[in-house]
Amino acid sequence: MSLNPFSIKVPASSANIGPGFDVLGIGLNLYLEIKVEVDPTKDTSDDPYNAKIKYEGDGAENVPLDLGKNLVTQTALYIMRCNNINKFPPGTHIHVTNPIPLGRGLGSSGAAIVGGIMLGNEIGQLKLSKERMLDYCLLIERHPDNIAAAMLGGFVGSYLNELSPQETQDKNVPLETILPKSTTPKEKYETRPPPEKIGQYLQYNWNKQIKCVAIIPKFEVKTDDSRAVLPESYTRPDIIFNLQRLAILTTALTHETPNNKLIYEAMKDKIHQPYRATLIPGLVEVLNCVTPDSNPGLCGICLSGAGPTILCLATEGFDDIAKTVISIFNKENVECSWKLLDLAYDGATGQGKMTKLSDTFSVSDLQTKIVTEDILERSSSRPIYLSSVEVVGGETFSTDFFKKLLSPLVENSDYTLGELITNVNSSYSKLVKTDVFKNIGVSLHSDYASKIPSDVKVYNNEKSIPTKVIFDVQAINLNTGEGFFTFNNDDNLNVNLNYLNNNFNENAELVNFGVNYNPYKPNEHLISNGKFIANLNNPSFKFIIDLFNTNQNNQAWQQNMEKSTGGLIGLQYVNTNKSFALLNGVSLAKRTIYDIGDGASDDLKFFGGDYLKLSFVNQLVLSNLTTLNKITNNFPIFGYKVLLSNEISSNQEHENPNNQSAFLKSNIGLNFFKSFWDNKITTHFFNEAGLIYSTGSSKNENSLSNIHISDRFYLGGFNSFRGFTRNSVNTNGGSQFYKSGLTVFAKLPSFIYSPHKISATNVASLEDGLGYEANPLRLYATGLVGNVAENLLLEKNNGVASAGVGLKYINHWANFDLGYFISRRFGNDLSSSGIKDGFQFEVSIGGSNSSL
Ligand SMILES: Nc1ncnc2c1ncn2[C@@H]1O[C@H](COP(=O)(O)OP(=O)(O)OP(=O)(O)O)[C@@H](O)[C@H]1O
Ligand SMILES: N[C@@H](CCO)C(=O)O
Repeated sequence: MSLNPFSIKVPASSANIGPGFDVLGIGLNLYLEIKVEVDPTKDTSDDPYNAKIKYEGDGAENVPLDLGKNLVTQTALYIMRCNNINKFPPGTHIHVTNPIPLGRGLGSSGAAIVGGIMLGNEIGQLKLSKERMLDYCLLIERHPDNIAAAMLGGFVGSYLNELSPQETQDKNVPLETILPKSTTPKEKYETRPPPEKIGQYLQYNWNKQIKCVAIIPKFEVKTDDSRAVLPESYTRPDIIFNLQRLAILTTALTHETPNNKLIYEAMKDKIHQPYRATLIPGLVEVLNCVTPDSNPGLCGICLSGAGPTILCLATEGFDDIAKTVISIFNKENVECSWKLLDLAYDGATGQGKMTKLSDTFSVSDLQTKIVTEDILERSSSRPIYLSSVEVVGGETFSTDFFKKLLSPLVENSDYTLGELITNVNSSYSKLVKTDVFKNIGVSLHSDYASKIPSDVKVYNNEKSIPTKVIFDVQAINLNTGEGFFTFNNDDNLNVNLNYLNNNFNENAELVNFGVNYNPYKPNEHLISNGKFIANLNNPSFKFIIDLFNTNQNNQAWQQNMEKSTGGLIGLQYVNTNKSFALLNGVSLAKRTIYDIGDGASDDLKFFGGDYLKLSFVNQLVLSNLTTLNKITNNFPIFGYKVLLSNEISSNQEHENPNNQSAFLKSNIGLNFFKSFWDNKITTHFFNEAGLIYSTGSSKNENSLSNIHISDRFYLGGFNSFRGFTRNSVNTNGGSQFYKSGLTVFAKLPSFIYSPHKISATNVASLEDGLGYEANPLRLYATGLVGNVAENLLLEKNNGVASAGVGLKYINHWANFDLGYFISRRFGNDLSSSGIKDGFQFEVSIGGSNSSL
């Protein structure tokens, strides 16, 4: 997919508005514009970040054009780095046009930062919401007033949330790690995304008769310098003075007929303006002498942001107001220019290939979209008559399915714009959570063709606007099948077949059947499973039925056969971004061990026959992974995955119901991935541990013997502990285990293997999962230690360790892994039983249509 061309527009802003120091801001219709073109024929490879920047407008002589020093690109590189992207695509040309005067109190830095974050968001196709992008902005400009107004537009109030001590620490990392200086060591560059929800923002209404006169003195005051003159603490009367005015001001500016004197008084301040007067000659006289009496039409006057610009809010007499202020500054030998500005109601916007509104939108985004249709006004109390809700592209799903998701939106037709947007938002998020749509767009349209019934409410004497809501949806591939043949030197041949229907009943219910078949010793088995998942009323909650049937021939290593049949019924909660899933359920299984050979262990003989197992199961998955290939999700390169499973079980022998035991089993898996140097090196740290606590059995004193042979933990073999044969670390299994290790993957040096360079034409194949990054070849070195025992603390000297080096090929239709391993037992048991070091390999070939 080509990214070019796209553009971003970010408004100037005025912060504080008198008493709202670091709290209030307004977006102003003077726009920083960033145009981006990605044209690989225009070579940019001599730039370390692959891009060229051109700048025109205010400060053109001084603004650096070095990507690592320019505020816009430094900011873009920060958000890209946090999302594992270190460079712009080859051939990136960035053209910045900036009419916002620098360092004058009109939010030039806020606009540059918001623009940079939106640029990085688009280049990385991160699809972040405006609220999430503001978290990134807040790590750079640490007061929210300018950036919130620039991002969201209009008249905005904000506060910073109280964060946990860890989040506070993460938020306050030194600025030079976020926007590195030339002296910042590379390893100090910040790569962690910021904490979530640092700030809270609210857009107020604004009386549109009130315009902004900005009088701009011809000298700069750096925000840092202007903050340095402020005191550390204030007296109670000064704080109360500001709070009282703040409470009045936000509403006074919305009144239908502005009360000039009230606004003038409410815009006074004792927190910052008096102290900044030392940096701005004439400020005290300007603030005291320009009043609604001296200048009719003036509503209020204050210092804009950190100064030196003066912001006058006025309904008329703009020229006179500007002249009066300028004449006072002239007496101090300060020249000025001035501008008449309106509010920028839309905030920061993107055009061209910018992330589609439909992919990520917030209420404010949607409002922005609505106002583009001029008949639909912005005011959230505007009455709306909802004439219809249409879903385009959802034909394969039933009407009942949509009714459920679009409730309560469709149950009412009499709304205010604010209420309508809240309900549209709720339906949108339900549609997202069903997990069956690739894209969901939503738009509101005036529908004057429809008749408004006479009983529809009228608010503030305003007539309702007939409006229809259109959801534009595109389903994922609803029927997928996959088949893989895997061969390794442990398990021989293994066949995996899977079929999944994601729209059972035309209700976005999922039905999945699969078999795993291995006809070869020592692991002959046929495992079949079927799964059904239904979305409940709120699709964050899923109802799950998961059934299985297995037949295993363990004669070769345990001298027995085993079959089991059972299933689980459960309820799962999945959060919207799928980084958190919690499953609780009840499972019932019948297990039979038969054809037990004479040589089988006593432990195994004890569990001969039929056993019934009843469990309460609980599983928690926390994950946030970035993968090389977004579609097939193969090879995580960054992030973490934590898996915790618990079960409380009882095993009861069928023949002898008195023979039963209960146990509690927990195991946790932790995985961390981190890549360095443009993904040349990826480290994977993994840790697993488990524990079974048994209550004892009526028949056997030995605690391990109370735990059914199939419930125990085992280690060994290709997938669990390389360098050992299957389940060989402790052939009887154990009630405790741990495994811990680190693998370092490295790209092959380019003189051995050098995949073709990404160009504009194959950026597309990279995106669709077929590009060269999707077919990575990696060298790896790994080391792991672990053990399984009845009681690890008592047997702490025992354990196993292995280390290996190898080559891995990772693709969505073929994988191979060839490694050389050296394995040892340590502690009391130095035997070589179960050790299988030397060369090991696994090849897997297959196909799936899941990425279509
Ligand atoms: N478009 C831009 N490109 C590159 N750098 C910029 C851009 N806009 C602002 N800057 C940087 O930000 C600095 C100005 O930031 P500063 O916070 O001091 O003032 P301001 O944002 O204009 O005013 P205020 O924060 O009071 O509204 C400039 O000197 C420049 O270094
Ligand atoms: N609230 C900030 C705005 C300028 O960035 C200040 O007055 O310092």
